[in-house]
Amino acid sequence: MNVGLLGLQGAFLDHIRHLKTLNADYTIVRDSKGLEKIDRLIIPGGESTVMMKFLTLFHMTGLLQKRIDQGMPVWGICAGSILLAKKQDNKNGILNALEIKVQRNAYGRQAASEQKNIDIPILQRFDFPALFIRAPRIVSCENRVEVMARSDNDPVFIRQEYIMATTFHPELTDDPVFHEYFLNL
Ligand SMILES: NC(=O)CC[C@H](N)C(=O)O
Repeated sequence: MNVGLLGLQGAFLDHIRHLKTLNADYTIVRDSKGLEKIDRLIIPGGESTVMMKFLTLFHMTGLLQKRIDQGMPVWGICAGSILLAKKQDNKNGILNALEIKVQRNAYGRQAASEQKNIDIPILQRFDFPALFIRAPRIVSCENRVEVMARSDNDPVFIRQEYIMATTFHPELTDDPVFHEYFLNL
């Protein structure tokens, strides 16, 4: 299995140690050719506006949408979940893959970033240290979306069949459990 790490911008390198722990092969994806070689893709946290510009500049958006439509598993982290969303702040989303509406930077500025301990029964993790860094809020989810974990009642880990999203950054903890879950999607 070849896991793609979208490497246009943001926190993609932090995933590598977890993939290594799980003995998964990975490729850093920076163009359409890279998108063709992978079996699944991690869209990292970072700055969604910048990633969106690069996806457009490198003519990757259409192919990425197509691969997702055809069933390639994807995990969006924070900015990645914004890119995957169908609606973002009342506009149409970029990849239009996840049936959610998100509000960017809904919890405040960088300084308001924080760790919250959350329960994730499906992963058998309780009081998991979830790191929120200028996270989006998932404002609404349509029927196909399963909420796997919440923080203060907001969905923060969701899954829609083979697409998952976390509005926090599991790659910044030492626990590879989210990566393991993603590899089994
Ligand atoms: N940690 C993150 O990915 C931050 C997301 C960023 N605030 C955005 O709107 O794209």
